[in-house]
Amino acid sequence: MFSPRVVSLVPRTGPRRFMSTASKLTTVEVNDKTGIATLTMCRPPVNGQNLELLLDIKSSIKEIENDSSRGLIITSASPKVFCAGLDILEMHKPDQQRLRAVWTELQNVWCALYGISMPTAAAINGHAPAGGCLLATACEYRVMVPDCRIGLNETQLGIIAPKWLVSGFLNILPKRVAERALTQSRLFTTDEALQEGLIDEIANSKEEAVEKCAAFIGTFSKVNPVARALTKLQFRAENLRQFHKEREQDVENFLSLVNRPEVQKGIGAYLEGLKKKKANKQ
Ligand SMILES: CCCCCCCCCCC/C=C/C(=O)SCCNC(=O)CCNC(=O)[C@H](O)C(C)(C)COP(=O)(O)OP(=O)(O)OC[C@H]1O[C@@H](n2cnc3c(N)ncnc32)[C@H](O)[C@@H]1OP(=O)(O)O
Repeated sequence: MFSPRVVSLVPRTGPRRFMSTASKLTTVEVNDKTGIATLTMCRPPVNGQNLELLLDIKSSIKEIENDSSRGLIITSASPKVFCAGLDILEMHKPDQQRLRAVWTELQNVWCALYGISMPTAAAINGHAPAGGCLLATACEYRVMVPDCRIGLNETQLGIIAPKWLVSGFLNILPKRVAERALTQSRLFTTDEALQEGLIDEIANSKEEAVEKCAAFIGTFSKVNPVARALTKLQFRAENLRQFHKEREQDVENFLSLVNRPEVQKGIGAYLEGLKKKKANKQ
């Protein structure tokens, strides 16, 4: 199911690149000058988080952590979408074992990204609903391109985002704004996201977004890295502790919720809506 990773190191002059995985659902490139690693999600068309993509993201994060990079930037190879969230096909008429694995791996990815000690930033080069927003809000800094949307729209699908999934969102937004956004399934435009503080900057292109993320990470160059890391983790420890306490029950909650007939009906209708949208475009 998940093949062992092939790591190929290219010369240490100029940017160093290692292709993360044999399946190439993510790539990792480390800039030799800055020591910053860029993790790019490459599952066309929309980086739908299926089991394989989630496993790949997790492995890439661990690889970056073990390589002691100076920072991590997450972005997407898709021109219009950062990440469309969970692959809805994984939740529709699901294989139970796979569904369990998908949710467990989403938890693992969040935990790895939210809890990593090095500086992190998201270059959000396209739409970032649901699981896409989860990745972005697990990072410390967000730069987004214009005319896109970001937010947690789970209620639209009849599902409820659990506490750990909302914690990154709550780190950034005032509770009142977060509550309203979640209950309304609000997807913020780039401008609204900046205004509310959900993102930190706007960039005109993916390249500029990556540069701005690198500049943010660069601001820590004169800060003691151990003190920085411990301070970050101190801020995040309570959310992580709560998550670990509840993670097994959370998997059971997810399975029972997704398997409910009315939720299956809702997910089916949502998928139909996405297909109709495509038909209308043609
Ligand atoms: C306390 C209780 C605890 C209970 C526990 C339960 C908790 C559950 C919480 C679940 C948390 C996470 C949930 C999710 O992530 S659900 C996924 C939500 N994602 C979305 O709603 C996004 C849907 N997609 C879009 O809005 C658009 O596609 C998008 C804006 C991303 C891009 O638009 P664009 O116009 O560029 O592209 P298309 O819409 O034409 O899409 C292209 C093709 O991609 C398919 N697609 C899109 N999104 C998904 C997806 N998420 N999964 C699978 N497939 C997707 C789309 O159908 C098109 O396919 P075709 O080309 O084949 O038609």
